[in-house]
Amino acid sequence: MVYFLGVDLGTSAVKCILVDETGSVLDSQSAAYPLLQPHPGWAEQHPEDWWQATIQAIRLLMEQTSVSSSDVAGIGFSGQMHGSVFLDSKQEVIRPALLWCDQRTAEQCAAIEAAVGKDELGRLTGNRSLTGFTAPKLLWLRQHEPQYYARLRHLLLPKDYVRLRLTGELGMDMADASGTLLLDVARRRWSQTVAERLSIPMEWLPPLFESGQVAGRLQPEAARLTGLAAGTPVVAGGGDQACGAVGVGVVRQGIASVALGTSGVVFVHDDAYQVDEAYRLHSFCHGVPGKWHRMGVMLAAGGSLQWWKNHFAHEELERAQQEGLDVYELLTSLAETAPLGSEGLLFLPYLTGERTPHPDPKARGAFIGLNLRHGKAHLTRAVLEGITFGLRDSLELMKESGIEIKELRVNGGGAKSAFWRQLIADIFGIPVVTVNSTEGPAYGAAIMAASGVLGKDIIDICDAWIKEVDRTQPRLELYENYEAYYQIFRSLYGTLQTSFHKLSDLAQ
Ligand SMILES: Nc1ncnc2c1ncn2[C@@H]1O[C@H](COP(=O)(O)OP(=O)(O)O)[C@@H](O)[C@H]1O
Ligand SMILES: O=C(CO)[C@@H](O)[C@H](O)COP(=O)(O)O
Repeated sequence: MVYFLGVDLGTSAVKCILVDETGSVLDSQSAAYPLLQPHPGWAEQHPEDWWQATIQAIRLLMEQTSVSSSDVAGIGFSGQMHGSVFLDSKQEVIRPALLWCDQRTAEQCAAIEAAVGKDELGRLTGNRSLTGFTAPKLLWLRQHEPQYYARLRHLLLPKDYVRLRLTGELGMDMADASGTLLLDVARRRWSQTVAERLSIPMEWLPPLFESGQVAGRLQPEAARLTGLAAGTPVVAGGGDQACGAVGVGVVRQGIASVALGTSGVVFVHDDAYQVDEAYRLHSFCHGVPGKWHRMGVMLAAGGSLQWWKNHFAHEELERAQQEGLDVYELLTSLAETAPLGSEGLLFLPYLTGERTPHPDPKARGAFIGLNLRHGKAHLTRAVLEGITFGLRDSLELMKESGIEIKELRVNGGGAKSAFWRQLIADIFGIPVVTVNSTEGPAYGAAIMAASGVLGKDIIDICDAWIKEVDRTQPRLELYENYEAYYQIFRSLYGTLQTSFHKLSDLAQ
């Protein structure tokens, strides 16, 4: 039996899994690292922390499973997208990476649209200039830290840095590269025009690969540190959204995935390159070679629930600790005790600004409609409903683009909750399917490794490994009841936008 290692470099932790050649997961291990927030709206991490955590998690996984290193046939990577790893001529890290949820680059986004032209940028890259994307981070470095910019020679995304440490090779996959704003997404190659207009040297950009292509082999030192075998092939892998979608089998049109991680994403596969009118949805290369996808990204989905847990769930946190329970399960059970619509209460989940459908770093969160009857259960339910309404905004954009969705597959931490899966089915009016693979992006990364090493099509591996295990049907009456709440939710951002901006400026 041979095994494939899937590594998902998330925002809060790295998760590593070992999968056998029939698709069964042997074990998983994870290791966490801190998120640095040196100023309001900034989000950074030390690439060295990712490296140390990855070594630790792989080592532990190899020890716990007792799998022989020579039986690990390949390694695949998934990773948080858009983060900027700035390397000098010796491939050493210049400063901490700016992450996907960092909001400091509004000025640079405007500068990019002015330099390239908004329509031209959309035509060349398939996307708008958004604060989370990578190119604006480069411009920020040039403007604010010229001493570091002068040393810059290589640009990588988070997982590509860890792959570099393992293999000594620079590289990036098309799916993740799509989020840099430097890729010609339609043609799957770097956009020389965009790079030239932004004065970014093309030689700073790494070689591009399809997700299942072998991008390097494990070096002896990395093998010693991880407990793996030198020479093990490492495939390029993908951004975590493409890997998460592959991991639940979203490799054909008609099926969408909803990712409930720190961010929240509604994702559809496209057989051909497609863009939404005004680029309101992201158009990216998929992890399936020669295919694309569109997605809407909410910045604080699970992140909003995590905020609620950290600040307002002291009793649940204490109980979870004492009784060995999952604090999120306690919170979702509490939410279930409140009625639909949280008795007239809505939550806006724009805690770190927003991307889809409101690309606005100054958007803010809110509870609207509070009255004296509302208690913790109502507020907790409103948080979950508000996140789900926000995700429905992306679904509506997809419907407007003529995309037909018959089934949703949920992944990410929030997918564990049966209550949340039912909420999605009821608010979206579409069946939610759970599949046997619950490991999300790490599983997609393992599929990509198997594809590269065994020379098999990613779609064929998905068909062989991924099976439906549960189907949550939407309840029509509840869908109709939620509709009235959703229409009010939809109107609130526009009503509050000016106040959000003023409050955000006051808090700088
Ligand atoms: N049992 C659960 N019920 C509901 N939500 C959960 C549960 N477990 C985790 N979550 C949500 O999932 C989020 C973490 O998801 P994960 O996919 O691990 O995130 P990331 O990859 O961004 O680090 C948490 O912030 C929380 O909101
Ligand atoms: O910015 C995006 C996608 O465009 C995020 O999806 C990040 O890739 C990180 O997501 P998590 O998995 O940590 O929620």
